[in-house]
Amino acid sequence: MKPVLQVRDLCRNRILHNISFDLMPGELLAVMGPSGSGKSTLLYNTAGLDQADAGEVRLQDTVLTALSDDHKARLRLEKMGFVFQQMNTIPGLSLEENIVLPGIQAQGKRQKAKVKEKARRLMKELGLEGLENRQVQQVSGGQLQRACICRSLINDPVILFADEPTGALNRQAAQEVMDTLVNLNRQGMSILMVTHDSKTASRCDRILYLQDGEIKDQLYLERADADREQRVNDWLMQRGW
Ligand SMILES: Nc1ncnc2c1ncn2[C@@H]1O[C@H](COP(=O)(O)OP(=O)(O)OP(=O)(O)O)[C@@H](O)[C@H]1O
Repeated sequence: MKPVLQVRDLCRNRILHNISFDLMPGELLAVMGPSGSGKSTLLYNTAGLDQADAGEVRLQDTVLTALSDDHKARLRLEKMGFVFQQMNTIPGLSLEENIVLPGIQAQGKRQKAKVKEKARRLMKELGLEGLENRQVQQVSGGQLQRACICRSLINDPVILFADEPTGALNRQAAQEVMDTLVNLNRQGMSILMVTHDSKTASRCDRILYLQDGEIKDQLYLERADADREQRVNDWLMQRGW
């Protein structure tokens, strides 16, 4: 099986040093590490949101690091989904309008009916039916983050990038959002996620441990392992977490 994402010797001025890893199709991969270790920078550089100084990122058959900024932006719109802690929704627009927006951007106004139908289907799947016309400030944090996940899926991406997707949420909402991401992953979505939270990370297939801009270690987790949260906590503790 070919990786969906291949990162080789990625460097970012004094922040990232020769980062290499693969993300396999259908893998849920977490990046953990101390504050300031470069986790977000790694995510942004991998997605081409920031210009790496050296190294290569390949998304399926496309070498992302060789593309112009415009090309990268198009690829992000069509092939990548993003879920951030600060949700970047547009106030004054309904949940549905927020979700539809990148769909129209990618597919054109003529496809509006199709995109709308897709948005409604996603909202239903993610438990947001009936909230289509709510303004972003009229829903809970968990509902809003799930709407952001719908938005990230509107163009059928091949990969999701998530930066602290549960970071701004209370425990219950965090669990709902993580359930949603795990569900998507079980349906085949490849996900690269930065998190501080060991409970969140313990639901992933693998964890990379980043320190001083280098991948120092990784931990594989079995889906059937009932003690995975404990394993993650022990592993983190051994690394001085
Ligand atoms: N645009 C930037 N310009 C210069 N330095 C930056 C920039 N963004 C981040 N840094 C620095 O790079 C280092 C890594 O930051 P980054 O946000 O990637 O770490 P992180 O591991 O995600 O941290 P946290 O867990 O606190 O979010 C930090 O020292 C930070 O101050």
